[in-house]
Amino acid sequence: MRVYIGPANDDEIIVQLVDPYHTFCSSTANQSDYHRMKMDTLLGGLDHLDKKKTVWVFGYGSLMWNPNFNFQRKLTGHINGFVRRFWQGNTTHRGTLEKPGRVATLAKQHQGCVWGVAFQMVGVDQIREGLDYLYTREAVLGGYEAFVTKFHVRGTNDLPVDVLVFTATSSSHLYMGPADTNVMAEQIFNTRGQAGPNTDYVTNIADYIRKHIPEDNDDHLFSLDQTLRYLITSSGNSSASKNDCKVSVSKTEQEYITEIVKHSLSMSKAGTENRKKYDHSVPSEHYKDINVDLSLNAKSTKHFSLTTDIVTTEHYKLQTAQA
Ligand SMILES: N[C@@H](CCC(=O)N[C@@H](CS)C(=O)NCC(=O)O)C(=O)O
Repeated sequence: MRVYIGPANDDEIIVQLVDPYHTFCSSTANQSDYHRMKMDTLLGGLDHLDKKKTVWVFGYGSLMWNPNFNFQRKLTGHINGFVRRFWQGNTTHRGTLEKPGRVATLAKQHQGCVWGVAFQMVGVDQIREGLDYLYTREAVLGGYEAFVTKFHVRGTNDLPVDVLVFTATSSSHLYMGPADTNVMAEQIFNTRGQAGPNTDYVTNIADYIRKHIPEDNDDHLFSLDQTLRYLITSSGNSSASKNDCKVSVSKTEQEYITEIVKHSLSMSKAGTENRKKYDHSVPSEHYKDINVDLSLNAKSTKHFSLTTDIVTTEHYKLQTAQA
């Protein structure tokens, strides 16, 4: 096991865990021993550092809205070469052994980009406390691994910062891998863990990104979020998540939209791609107008987006019988 602590570059520590995870785990030692050893070695390597040193940690999932460790400051920005994917299983915070949840991890992708938040810990005490917490939360409980990459701060041309990132690959015993959005949404909608519904986990990330990082157009995240909000609305199960749909479509609008969808379905008998823009004002005590943008395709899934005068635009995915 070797931990490389690079030269004190601009008062930052360049900490690289160079031990290849998979070679260690192929041995008889179990994973928590491995993580403890990694963390001890990493922290042990920090002892000689003076108080000025800092370590940056990048959050792209729950760390963004729930870091739960002490830090000096935080910056918004992105890392390159990856994409955010809900492919890591979870049996503690957001799932159980019987019904694992899905949480965010990173998948390598050429020219990929993941937006998030970098948290700066300063001084050996804050670093030790923070990394000890993160290794338990992320590595031991979450099955994540740490690596170092470059973080590009939003709105500056400064040199990128070296950040510690926690991610999970197929080498994790909790890894669930890719699945159709509807399949993932059903899995997520139907499980909860010690930290609450798995649905909240996804909608909290989507809400955070919409509010704080509008540059991030993560289709994987937002299509999952939209499908989950549709499940919440259509099941009327407000207990599934404390973040029920921000836009509750009243009966009037629901009937109205149903009429539009029926009309559109009748028009899509040819089954060809048929995009219709319906601009209608629907007087309602809640909304001044509703724009329903229907894109119909032969795959029997109908999308329509509901834009109201309220902040968010909600997209609904309507599964219908073969038109
Ligand atoms: N490493 C990712 C994901 C971290 C994450 O979401 N971890 C989960 C699973 S262990 C967690 O801590 N969840 C807390 C919660 O669900 O409230 C990040 O940088 O944000």
